[in-house]
Amino acid sequence: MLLELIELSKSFKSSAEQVRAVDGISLTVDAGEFLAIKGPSGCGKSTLLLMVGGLLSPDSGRVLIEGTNPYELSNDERARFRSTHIGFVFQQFHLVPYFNVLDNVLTPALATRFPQAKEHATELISHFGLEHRLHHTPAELSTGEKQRVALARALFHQPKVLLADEPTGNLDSENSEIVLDALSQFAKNGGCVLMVTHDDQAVKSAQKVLGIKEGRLTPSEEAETLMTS
Ligand SMILES: Nc1ncnc2c1ncn2[C@@H]1O[C@H](COP(=O)(O)OP(=O)(O)OP(=O)(O)O)[C@@H](O)[C@H]1O
Repeated sequence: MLLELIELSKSFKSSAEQVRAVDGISLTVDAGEFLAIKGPSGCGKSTLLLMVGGLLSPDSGRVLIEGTNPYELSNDERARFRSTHIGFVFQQFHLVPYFNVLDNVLTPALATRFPQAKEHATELISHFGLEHRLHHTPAELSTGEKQRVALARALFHQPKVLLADEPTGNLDSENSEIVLDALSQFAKNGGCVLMVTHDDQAVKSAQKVLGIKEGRLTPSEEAETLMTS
């Protein structure tokens, strides 16, 4: 089991009320699986993914990534664990604006000693067809190119777990297809992908689709209804 979530919950307190953003979610994703969770805005998708990625501590429940609970590690260990075991792809790319493409893809190497990091990063960049953009900054790239840089960075440490939050949200259909193909290929190569989205097209690439509503998973029949509503 590459990824296991057990009764994960998180609430936020605003001045007026307490919002239960994620409410007791349990699921597993195995090697070779691409799972999509689909739901409307505000239903808890990003909160869930941040907790899975070791970036937001849950109020209760457990996250196990290859058997390790990142929240049982020290801050430094958790940062290193995230960098080496989990790849992230976000809607907004989160590239470092003043780094060029090569240096952006190399950022995961900052926390670790990776032999021949530059050669490895260059290979990944070429894999995504961006060898002619090595020394460009993000501002000089198209949105599709930015997401391909983010993918290359996510794959730098050859993680087994790839987390994607609305990865096609800013992309046209051609670039969406490139990104979704890369996620599918990652699962085919033995990794696991957990993607959250509200995009009907994007979920078609996944092997399994669940719904999420008010912080709770809904069974797949309901997910079908959610998708067409
Ligand atoms: N830091 C926070 N402080 C207070 N409330 C928050 C915080 N983060 C999320 N929430 C609330 O938790 C709920 C779930 O938010 P979340 O961002 O996880 O939803 P989402 O499904 O990812 O939405 P979207 O698709 O619009 O990004 C929402 O009601 C949101 O307002």
